[in-house]
Amino acid sequence: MGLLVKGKWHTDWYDTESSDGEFIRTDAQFRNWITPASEGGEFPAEAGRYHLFVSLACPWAHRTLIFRALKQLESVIGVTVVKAEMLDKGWEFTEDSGPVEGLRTMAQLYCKAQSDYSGRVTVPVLWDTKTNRIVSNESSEIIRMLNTAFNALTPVQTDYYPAALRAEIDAVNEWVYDAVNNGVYKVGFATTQAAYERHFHGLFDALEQLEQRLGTQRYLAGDTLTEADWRLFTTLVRFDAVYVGHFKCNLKRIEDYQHLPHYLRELYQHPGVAQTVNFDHIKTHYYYSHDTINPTRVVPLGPALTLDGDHNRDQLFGAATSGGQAS
Ligand SMILES: N[C@@H](CCC(=O)N[C@@H](CS)C(=O)NCC(=O)O)C(=O)O
Repeated sequence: MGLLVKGKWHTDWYDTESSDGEFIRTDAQFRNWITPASEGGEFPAEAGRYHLFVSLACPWAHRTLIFRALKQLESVIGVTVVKAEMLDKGWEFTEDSGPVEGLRTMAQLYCKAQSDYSGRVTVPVLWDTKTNRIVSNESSEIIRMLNTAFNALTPVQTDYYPAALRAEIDAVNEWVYDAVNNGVYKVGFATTQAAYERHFHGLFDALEQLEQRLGTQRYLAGDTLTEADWRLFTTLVRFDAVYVGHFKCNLKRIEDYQHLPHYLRELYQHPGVAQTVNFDHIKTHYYYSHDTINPTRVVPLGPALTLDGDHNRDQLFGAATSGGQAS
């Protein structure tokens, strides 16, 4: 774990001393947008031009892989997967660093885009092979681009952020991000009892609300599967395998709820999605990389998961609708 200061790598764990034991996530710095080719713009959607750098362990990067699969953009946007563990050099490549050859670390990729970059070196990164620039390193914005900007290059026109549901999706995203997606990190990276307890209660209150909501409606924004569900999914699918143990989020497992496990199984079994989930990378990354939390680096073998098992969502809610139609 480390960060770049004016293009130089510094080995540093998150500083929680200046924030009373709280983990505070910093904002992503590359925030450009890909637009449909018909609209012009600095980054027009083109086949083969853009490339994703991801970790299969990372829930934020996972969102982008899911959208690439849902929108069948595999032949339009390439992917490079970094090593599971993140140690002193940060994210490292296997022998394959993708379209920018010869790189050993993600920090080198950031420096190639901006030689004096200061900040954390995070995944996912959406890279422009034409200009050697980072289009975006913010997953919530990358999935919006994948949702619509490449529609001329894919047969899948499903819209996971349909205009009619945007207010609802935005509202759900806001509290799910704070209490659940980022919530598990605030619990797991807390270095004081008080900070841990505060976020622990916030997380499990939110899971209870989600449990209630998903007991009366099929998806987070009603009967339509949307972006909000995929954003929640990447945290839920990691929960029993790593957050319960490694991050001490252990009031309940997802498996212990009535509705959440069925909802999770339905999303996991959605065409193309299971192939984006890699528990070897997920468990190895968390248990191996955070040596302040797990200094022995022993990676647990369990738990046995039931993601392929039956779910009752069709029985409860009838046939599913996937996203809205693109306008
Ligand atoms: N806001 C970013 C967050 C990405 C992020 O924090 N990724 C983590 C991996 S799960 C990372 O790369 N951390 C490295 C670090 O903070 O140094 C997004 O959603 O894309």
